[in-house]
Amino acid sequence: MPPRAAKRPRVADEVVEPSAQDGSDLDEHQLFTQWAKAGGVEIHGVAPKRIEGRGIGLVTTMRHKAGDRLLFIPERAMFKPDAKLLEREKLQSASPQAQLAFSAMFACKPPEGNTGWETKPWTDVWPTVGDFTASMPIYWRKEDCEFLPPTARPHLKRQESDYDRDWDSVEDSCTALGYDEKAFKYYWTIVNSRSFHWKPPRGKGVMVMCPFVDYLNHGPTGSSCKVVLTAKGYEVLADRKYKPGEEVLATYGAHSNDKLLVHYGFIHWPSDETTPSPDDSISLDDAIMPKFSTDTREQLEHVGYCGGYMLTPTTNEICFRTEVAVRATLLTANEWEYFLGSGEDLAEDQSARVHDWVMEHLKEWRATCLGKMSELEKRPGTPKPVLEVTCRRWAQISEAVDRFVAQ
Ligand SMILES: C[S@@+](CC[C@H](N)C(=O)[O-])C[C@H]1O[C@@H](n2cnc3c(N)ncnc32)[C@H](O)[C@@H]1O
Repeated sequence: MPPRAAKRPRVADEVVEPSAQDGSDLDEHQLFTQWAKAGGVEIHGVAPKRIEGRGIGLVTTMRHKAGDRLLFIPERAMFKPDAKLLEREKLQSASPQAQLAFSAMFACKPPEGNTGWETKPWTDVWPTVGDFTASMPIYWRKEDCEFLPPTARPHLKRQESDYDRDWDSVEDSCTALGYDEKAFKYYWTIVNSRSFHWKPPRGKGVMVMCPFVDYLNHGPTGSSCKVVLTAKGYEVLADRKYKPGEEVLATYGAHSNDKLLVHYGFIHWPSDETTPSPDDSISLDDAIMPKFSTDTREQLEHVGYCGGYMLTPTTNEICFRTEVAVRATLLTANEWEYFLGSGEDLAEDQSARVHDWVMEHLKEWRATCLGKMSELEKRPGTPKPVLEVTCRRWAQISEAVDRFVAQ
C-alpha cells in the first residue's frame, strides 16, 4: 500500500504502545489501540508500525513463542451488518458485502439525525480514497486498467460486475439518504480488503469487520500466524518464535498475484526479488486458447476443460487442465479420451510434445508481454504507483515464461 504522507503527519514510524492517560500525546494508531482495548480487544506484545511498501502492519514488541496469543477480538468488538437498518431499507437480499458496506457507511458517515456507532478512532487508521486510487485497480482510470496483464483482467472484470450489482441494489437507499456512489464505493472497497467471516455458535454466518486484526498484512503460505475462529471471537496465535520488531503476517488465502493485485492492491514481492511466491500462478488462457480450433474448444467445453489453464512459477509446471487441453489438439479422439479418463497416455508418453507445443506459443506470447511493458513505460500520464505495480507484474509473468521456455 502506498505511503499515506498527506493525511498522516504522525503515523507510527516507531513502535510505541499507548501511554498518555488523556490521549493528548498519542497519534491516531495509539488512540485506536486504546479504543480497541476499551472495546474488549486483547493485544499482547504487538503494535502497529509503518512497513515500507505495505502501509501499516503489526510488529512484535516483545519475544513470543509458537502458540502465544497475540490478539483476541471478542464478538462484541466486531462490526456487523445492521439488521434493523437493512430491514428498514429493504436490503436483506443485497449481497453480504453490500450489506456490510452499507451498514459501515451509515455508521461511519451518519446522515443527519443518526447518532450512529462511534467509529472515528478506527476509521482514522483506515486507508483513504487517495490510497485506493493509487493501489486498487477498481479505482484506476479505464485507460490504465487496459495495461493490466491479461492474467489479471478477468479478476477485475468479475470484481467490477460484483460491484455494479451491489451498487444497483443499494442505489435507491443511498440516494434517499444523501449518499453518492463515491461514498458507497469507498466502504465497499474497505469491506473488500478488511473483512472477515463470522459464524456464531448458533445462527447464520455473516461478513464482519474486526478492529486491530485488520492491521495484519498478508504473507504467502508458510509465513502466516494462526488466525482461529472460536465460539467467542477471533484469536491470533504466534505460528513460531518471534523476536521483538518482527512483522506478524496473516494469509488472506493462497492467492495468485493477479488476484492480490485486483482485490488488495498489491503483489507479493519477496525480499530477494527473484523467488516466486509459493501461491502464485500464471493464467495461460490468453496465450494458448486463441490457438485452439473451434472444434477443439467445443470438445473442451463439453468436458468442462475450456479455460483455467495455469503455469506454476515455483515448479515451472503446467496444470492438468492444460495437459488435457493441449492433448485435445495434438492427439486422436481415442488417445485424448484415454488421457482424459485416466490421466495417462495410451501408448507413448506425450508430455514432451505437450511441453514443446506450449513453449512455442508461450514464446510468442512473451514477445507480446515485452511489447506491452515497453509501451507502458513510455506512456505519459500513468500514475507512478500504477505504473510500478503493473510493470512488476508483467515482469514476474515474463520471468516465469522465460523459466518455462528455458527448461
Ligand atoms: C487488511 S489491510 C492491512 C493493513 C494495511 N496495511 C493498512 O495500512 O491499513 C490490507 C491492505 O494492506 C496492504 N497489504 C497487505 N499485505 C501486503 C503486502 N504483503 N504487501 C503490500 N501491501 C500489503 C494492502 O494495501 C491491502 O489492501
